Amino acid sequence: MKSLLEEVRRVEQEAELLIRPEELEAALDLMATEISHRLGDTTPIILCIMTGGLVTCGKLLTRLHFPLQLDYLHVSRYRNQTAGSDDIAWLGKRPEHLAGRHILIVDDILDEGYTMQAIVAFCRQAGAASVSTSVLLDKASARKTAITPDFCAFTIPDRYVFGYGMDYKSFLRNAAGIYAVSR
Ligand SMILES: O=P(O)(O)OC[C@H]1O[C@H](OP(=O)(O)OP(=O)(O)O)[C@H](O)[C@@H]1O
Ligand SMILES: Nc1nc2[nH]cnc2c(=O)[nH]1
Repeated sequence: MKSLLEEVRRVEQEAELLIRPEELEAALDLMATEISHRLGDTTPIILCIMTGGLVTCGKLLTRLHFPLQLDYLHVSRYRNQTAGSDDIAWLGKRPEHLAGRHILIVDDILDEGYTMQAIVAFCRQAGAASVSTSVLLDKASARKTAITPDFCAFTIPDRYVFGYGMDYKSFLRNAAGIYAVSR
């Protein structure tokens, strides 16, 4: 643990700030307006993807002023590492009562796309009336699947990022901006 903490401190010190907190807040305002226009009369279920989606989803929720319900799904493909594994671990309970409902999936980042692809498939199999996807960050140049987000705040370069819910080896989720790990 001691050497991991030393590594985390070094990564934090050497990281490059990509997006400032006030830019994130402004972008969430815009994203919330767009979501409200498109989904505001559908009484959607907002599906927060834990753990990384926690901050984005929480900050988005308080900007949505229409009837909605909140649920969550806990999946992990990176398992607190900086590269994804071949399989997605489904942790905890899976949401029920999705049949016939409009679903908005909210996550922090769309990278290679395998995680979102699997969650969209799960919602469709559960009989959702529609499935929309919303991410704070789109690492479009790293994509290995055909998925594109319906709502997205920023497109970022192919760098490993942390902050605003996103981790570096399970730490630094509490950083207020978006930081890229130094190369
Ligand atoms: O597009 P992909 O390459 O599949 O990666 C995107 C996923 O990776 C992260 O989750 P992670 O597995 O790290 O779990 P976490 O949310 O607990 O950090 C992130 O929160 C997305 O859900
Ligand atoms: N923390 C973090 N998780 C990810 N999951 C997929 N890409 C990333 C990334 O750049 N940072």
